[in-house]
Amino acid sequence: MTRLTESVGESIFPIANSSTILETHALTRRFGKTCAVNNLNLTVPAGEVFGLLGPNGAGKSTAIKMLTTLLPPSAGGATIAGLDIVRQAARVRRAIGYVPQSLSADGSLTGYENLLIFAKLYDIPQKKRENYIQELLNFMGLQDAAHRLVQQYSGGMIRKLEIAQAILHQPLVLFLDEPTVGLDPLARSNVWELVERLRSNFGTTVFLTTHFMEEADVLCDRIAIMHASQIIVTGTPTELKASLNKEDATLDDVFIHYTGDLLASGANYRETSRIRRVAKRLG
Ligand SMILES: Nc1ncnc2c1ncn2[C@@H]1O[C@H](COP(=O)(O)OP(=O)(O)OP(=O)(O)O)[C@@H](O)[C@H]1O
Repeated sequence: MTRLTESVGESIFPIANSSTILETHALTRRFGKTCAVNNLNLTVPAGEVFGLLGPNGAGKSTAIKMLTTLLPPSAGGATIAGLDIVRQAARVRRAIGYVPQSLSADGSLTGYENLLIFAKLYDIPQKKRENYIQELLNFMGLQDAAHRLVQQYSGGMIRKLEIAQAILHQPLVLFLDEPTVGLDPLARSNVWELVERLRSNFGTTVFLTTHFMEEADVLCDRIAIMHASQIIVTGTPTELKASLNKEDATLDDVFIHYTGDLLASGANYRETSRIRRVAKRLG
């Protein structure tokens, strides 16, 4: 694999260089007659926080599942760190971290035990495991809760643990699917601060989806708005707001402008039920 990282003092994290780290070429996924992602063309430079926004059912999760090698494309393709997501899927998985919407931490284990399992899964040498885990627990502010069962954690703590699990192997790109859904405002701003620190301290590229426009505005260097399986517009939050030619335009205005009537384009029963389940377990 092309080496895009270098050590930062004693840190376990990589620093990525400024070249393109993620690229999609007409990436497409169909489910029967439904085209969930249609002809997606994206370029993400290393170190960027990139936000994929869109109403329920727009195709964001399907795009992330393809990029994380969990779902094969129907057509087109993508590379991450120069690696093909289909032909070099195993190597792509070593280069990325993924925090799905659904629960990825085991409530019947402690935070430490969850991290230990991931350290073993990622083949982190036994000698290094303890250091890596302790460093991450400190970075996340979870050191005092390390030996408590995760079922006693708050939603915000679970999210932090899930992010810790996903970055234990020092990924170049971290995928976060709706990282703050179901969290209260304080926990949400803790996650925002964490993403900022990941980027600014370690240069981790972050690819996230969110429904929260404020979150996208605060966190993302660039945003793509997706609607009905296609990218409608891409730009920095400032560029997108300026594109409306409206004084004091917000990202909410931008979202409504490009995706139309939110109520009409909202989730169907299955999607609404899934989102509420996620919100409930983190809430
Ligand atoms: N496994 C599947 N089988 C059939 N259709 C699917 C499947 N997964 C997703 N879809 C459909 O593909 C479209 C895009 O779904 P997707 O979950 O990617 O959207 P999303 O933008 O992530 O929505 P949300 O914000 O609700 O997570 C929807 O019409 C959805 O019903």
